[in-house]
This record gives sequence, C-alpha cells and structure tokens, in this order.
Amino acid sequence: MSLAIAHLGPAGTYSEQAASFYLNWLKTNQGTDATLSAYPTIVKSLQAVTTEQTQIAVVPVENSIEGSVSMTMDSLWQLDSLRIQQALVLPINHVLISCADSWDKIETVFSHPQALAQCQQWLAKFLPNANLIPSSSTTEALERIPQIPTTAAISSHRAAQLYNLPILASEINDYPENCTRFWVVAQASQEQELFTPTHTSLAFSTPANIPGALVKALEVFAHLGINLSRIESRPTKRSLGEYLFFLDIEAPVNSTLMASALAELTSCTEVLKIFGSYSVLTVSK
Ligand SMILES: O=C(O)C(=O)Cc1ccccc1
Repeated sequence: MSLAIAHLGPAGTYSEQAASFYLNWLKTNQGTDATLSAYPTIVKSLQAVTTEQTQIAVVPVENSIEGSVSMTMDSLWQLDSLRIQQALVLPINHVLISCADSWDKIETVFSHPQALAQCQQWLAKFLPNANLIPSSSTTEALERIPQIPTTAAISSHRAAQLYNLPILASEINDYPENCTRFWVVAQASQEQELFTPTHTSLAFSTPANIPGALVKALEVFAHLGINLSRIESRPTKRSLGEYLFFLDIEAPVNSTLMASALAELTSCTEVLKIFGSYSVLTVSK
C-alpha cells in the first residue's frame, strides 16, 4: 500500500524536507512506498489526515530559537483523532534568495514568520530598511521573486536550487545551531509503533483558576521522578487569562511510572488529552 504524507507547501519547504526524510526512512526500513502532498497551511495538512485525504502529516512543532508553533499546538488540541507517531529534529540553515544584483537594492523580504524571526538580527544589520512581509511558508513567495528584483525571500539552499534562483547570502540565521522539531502525525486508529517510544506529549486544562492548580499537576511528575522536556501554555480561547498546558514528557506512555502519573493527573485536571508516545529521530546536517 502507498501512503500519502501531507506537509506545508509549496514544494521546497522545511516541512517538505522533514516529510521527505520520513518517506525515505519508511522505504528503507519498512519497504513502504509513500508520496508527498503539499497543503497551503499547517492546519490544512493536519486536516488532510482527519478527512483521510492522506494517512500522515509532518508538521513543525518547535524551533530552537523561536519556540512553539502555535498552529500545531492548537490544532492537535482541537482535532481529537490525531496521534503523534514520531518526532524528527532537522537542522535549519536559511539563505537569502533574490534576483537583485546587490543587497542595497532589496526593499522587501518575504518568509514564514518563524524564518523572519530566526534571522531578525541579520536582517536588522544588513537590510535595516527592508519591509519584512510574512508569508504562509518559506517558499510561498519564490515564484514571484524573479518578476521583481527588489524582492527577496528567506528560504533553504534546497529551495533555491529547486526554483533555480540565486542565493545572495548564506547561513543567515542568527544562531548557527538552529533546529526545528517536527511531528509525524496519523489518525489514532492507524497508529504504528516504529521505534520503542521514549517521549509522551499531552495537554490539559485545570479544573479552576485557583492558586496551586498548575503546581499540583506538575508535582505528579516531580514526585515520580519523571523529567519534562517542555512546558508551554496556550489560551483556552474561552476567556482571557484561562490557559491550556502542553507538556512533553521523557517517558513512554505504556511505562508503569507513566500509568501512575496519568492516573494522578486525571484527578487534578479538567480535560486531559494524550497526543501520543513516540521516539525522536535527529537528522544530521
Ligand atoms: O515554511 C517552511 O518552510 C516550513 O516548513 C515552516 C518552517 C519555517 C521556518 C523554520 C522551520 C519550519
């Protein structure tokens, strides 16, 4: 059977690179054939899985410089049927793509908000007067770059090759060790255990906005000696000042310790959703 993998498009995004790494991994390790399918937003690529247009989506979740991708967190909370099957960590090296003959001719720079943020110091130093325009992905503006030589885009080396466009500057991210974590997501009913899971991700709301409500939930993990690798809050969207808490936990969901933790957590949370248990594959440069 051939699998379809949804990712943020158009062709050449970092999400496509992560999806393509996973496609090759599936072929080599499982003999499974897969195809890639580009979607205009992260939310649409996740919805492609819930509506069964594709079996898998690969979505960015967290960047080492800019932090969480809120669209991914919010969608996982809303789309109940999705489960994380695998995490992938990819190095991210941005380049400046433009048909201008020198930097001083550039008036506008397009890119995904995460990429603009990851290069903000470089942009402030070398293109202080440029207008920075957010686009839906790092490759969305690339088709238009050749028509207007005063425009540029921040994208990957691979995207420049794919669209046959010149690179005016390389390695422009402010921190050289820039990495992004992606999640491979499938329908809960289609979940496959590829590796022994090492991490669990979940989110919860607290029963009341009272002192100690969050501490009580976090103490469950402290008492059992379970390490957390991320904690993030997002608005519930019900009323201002009410939050959901997202945790990444360094323990598999089926361990005895986690079974105790989840039983205790259920009693001190309002809604508790488990997004999945998975291992982390780090892709080298
Ligand atoms: O726009 C892309 O290429 C994406 O896949 C989102 C993104 C943007 C910046 C860093 C990592 C992922």
